[in-house]
Formats: sequence, C-alpha cells, structure tokens
Amino acid sequence: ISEFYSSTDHMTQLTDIKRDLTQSLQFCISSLENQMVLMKRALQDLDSISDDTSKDPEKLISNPLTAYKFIRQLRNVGTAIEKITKMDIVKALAIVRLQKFYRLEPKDMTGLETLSVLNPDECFHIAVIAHQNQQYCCAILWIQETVRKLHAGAEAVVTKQKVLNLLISIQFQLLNLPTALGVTQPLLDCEHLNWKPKLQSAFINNLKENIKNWDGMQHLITRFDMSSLQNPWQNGYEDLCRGQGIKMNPTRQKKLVCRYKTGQGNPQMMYAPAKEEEEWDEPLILRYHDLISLSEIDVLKRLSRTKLSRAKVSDPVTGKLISTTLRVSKSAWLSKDENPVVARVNQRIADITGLDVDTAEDLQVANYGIGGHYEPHYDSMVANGVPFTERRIATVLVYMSDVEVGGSTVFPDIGAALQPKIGSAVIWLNLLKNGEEDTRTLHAACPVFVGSKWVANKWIRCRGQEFRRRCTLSRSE
Ligand SMILES: O=C(O)CCC(=O)C(=O)O
Ligand SMILES: [Fe+2]
Repeated sequence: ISEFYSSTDHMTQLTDIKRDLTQSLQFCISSLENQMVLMKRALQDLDSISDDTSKDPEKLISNPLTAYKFIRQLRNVGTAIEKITKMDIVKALAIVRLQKFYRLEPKDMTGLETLSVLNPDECFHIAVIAHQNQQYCCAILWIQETVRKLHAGAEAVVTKQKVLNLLISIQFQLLNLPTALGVTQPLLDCEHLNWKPKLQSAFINNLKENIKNWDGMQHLITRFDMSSLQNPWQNGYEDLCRGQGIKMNPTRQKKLVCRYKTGQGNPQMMYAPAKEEEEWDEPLILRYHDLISLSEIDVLKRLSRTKLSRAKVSDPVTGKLISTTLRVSKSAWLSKDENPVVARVNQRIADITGLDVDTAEDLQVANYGIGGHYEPHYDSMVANGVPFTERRIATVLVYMSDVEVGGSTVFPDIGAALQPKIGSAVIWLNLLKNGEEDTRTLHAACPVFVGSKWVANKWIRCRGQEFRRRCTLSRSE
C-alpha cells in the first residue's frame, strides 16, 4: 500500500482495482446465491429419495437410470462438485452405450422401473452428453423423450429454446436437409458484409418461428430405426450379448455332459468332487459349479474393495498399461499371502485344472458397474511378445455375482455366450498344443445392464506346466 501513496498515477490504479474487486465480489455473491438455490433444491431432491435409498441401496445403484438420477442429485449438493460432475457424465455415457448396445429407446429404459423415470432436465442432460460424444442418434432419442415429457406437463428448468437449439445443431450435423434448410433459408437473404449479427438474428428468428409452432415440432423430430445404430465390425459380439446368434445346434448340444470330477488320485477331489459341466465343445469350455462359497466371495470382495482401481489394458504399440473405454471396470490384485481364503481359492483352481498355479499371476478381482464391459480380446499375451513361458496357457474366470441383465462373457468367433452364475467358474485354454494362440478364444464381457458384476480372474502361465500339459509340434495333438 505504501508504494501506491508515492504517486497519483498509482492512486488512480487503486480505484481501478476497487472497481474490479467490487465486480468480482458481486459476481461471486450472485454465483454463490445461485449455488445456494441449487443446493437447497438438491437437498429437497435428496430428502425425497432418501427413503428408497436406505431401504435398498443395492437396488438403487443397480439400475442405470436410478443410479444416474441419484448421482445427478448428489452432484448438486456442492461438495466435491468436480469429481461428482465427472461421475454423472460417465453415467450418462454408460446409458448411451447401453442404449446403442442393446438397441433400446429411452422409453424402453425408463419402463424398466417405475421409480426410475427421469425428469425432462435429466433426459436433456443425457441428450447433451450424447451429442458431445457424437452419438447423434441417441441424442435425438433423448430429445424426443424430453419433448414427450415437457408436453406431458412435467416441470423443468430446460427451455424449449434450448431443446430446439440442440435439435437444430444435430440436424445440421446429421445433414438432415429438410430441417436444416428450414433454418438456413433466412441466411440466404443476408447481403451485408456485417454478416455475423445477421446470421445470429436469422437463426434466432427461425428459432422463434419454431417455438411458435412448438406443437407442430413433435412431428419434425424424426423417428430413428434402431438397427442403424449397429456398429458393423462389432457384429456378433453385440448380438451374442443380446442372446442372439449362439452357434450351437441341438445335435452338438446333446453331447455336452455334466459329471462329478474326482481328480486323478487327488485326495482333496475325492472327498469333495467338483461339479463339472461342459459349456462348449470346440474349444472345450468347462464350468465348475459352487467352486467358491458365498462367505469366501464376501472375503474376496472385502479384500479388494479398498484396492479397486480403474482396470487397464496394455497398449499394443508401447506395451504400457493404459485405461481405455475398451475396458470399463475396476480391478484389484490379491496375493495368496494376504488372506487364507485367497490361498484356498488358488489351491482349488490347482486341484480342478491339474495345473501348477505357483507360477500363475495373482488373483485379479474385477467389478463392473452399469455399462461396464470389456471389448473382444485374447488373454494369451501372445501378441504382446512375452516369452513363451510367461504366456497365459489357461484362463479361470470365477463369477462372484449373478447379473440381473447383461454382463455375459461371449466368444464372438465360436458364437458362445456364458451367463454369470454366482460361485461358479469357467475355464478354457488360450493356447493350442504347439503354443500358438487359439484364435477361437477371442472373448468379451458384455455391458452390465442391470446389476453389479463381480468376477475373479486367474491366469495360469506356461511355466510349470511342462510335464502337466506337454507341448507338441502340431496344433492339436
Ligand atoms: O468379465 C468377464 O466376463 C470376462 C473378463 C475378461 O475377459 C478379462 O478380464 O480378461
Ligand atoms: Fe479376458
């Protein structure tokens, strides 16, 4: 301050500073007041859902729409705004992914549960997120839903202008000429050099026209054929997730059997035979029922909860672990020294496979939320260029939950789909007898639609199996 006294010029600067400070304070106060209003409203919203939440929290978060709504409401409370804002975008994106995947319209989704009906603002928010992610068809479907709700008289903050604005920009991006031209026509009349305000006013006039004809607008909002949402190179994978395209004829199916497996002289297996079921013949995929108990599952979940972090995949170019939308789940590694239950599960896997698990990777527990998935991939690590001994000869996938809807493990190449069943484990070999990758083992985890999916992976390596599963020079024998 003493520095400012030394010249009048600096004093005038002080008045500028005073003005700036006043303006910023006013701005802060008004935005805080706005936030207060939002927070009070959110509090009311939270109060109105608290009964359902405390009654059955799992149920609330296991439905894509109620989970999304819940997170939206939490976001408004104001604490950790940034973190929670990201979460509700992630949830909105998950809804868009599910919708594309299972070819659903918003009304099919909102019909899932009467509780979960979204308000027009929430529908519009999903439309905005879909638009930002270039999912134009989904965005239009959510605009339709917003319009439907506004027409039904639902209360909303979103204005008709906003909805139309978004619709028009999507129509442009989709090159939907009839609608797009309706907006651009007035622009052709602009002759003056000063084009920007003209352009804006033409746009706004057109918007006003549209708003006048709001009731007629519904017909302008075209209906979309959901089959156009299909992504051609994911064909088969998506079908299998929807329960279509399973390639198993009755003659083959009849040959699949169940048996009690007593092991080759393994005393553990003689006392407690494993319930083995053939899920698939070529290549062989086996399922072991009741491989782990509910209480063991509880322990594994508890051990991983504190450690769960976003699952990564290895970058095919650099080999580094990266997080991508190809794999959306959280995972944690559990070592056998951590808890006797981990060691016990490892031992049971050794017993049923007859393979050496001392050389295997730690147990990897994974949890998929709604929309969580893993796109088609191989587990073998052959493509990652790891030495032969480190390749994953076998995968043991333990299901630690049932999944209400979605979440199957599918094999697009062979047309197989495996349903998660709590306590059971499925097993397949990723390598042929000569050590090459068995390309039929390409597999994926379908997006979870309703529920939460828990699995544990045990990847068994080649090292240690030299005398248990001998190599050959040919592919099969
Ligand atoms: O969760 C599933 O169904 C499959 C998971 C999987 O393939 C993996 O983690 O490598
Ligand atoms: Fe896998």
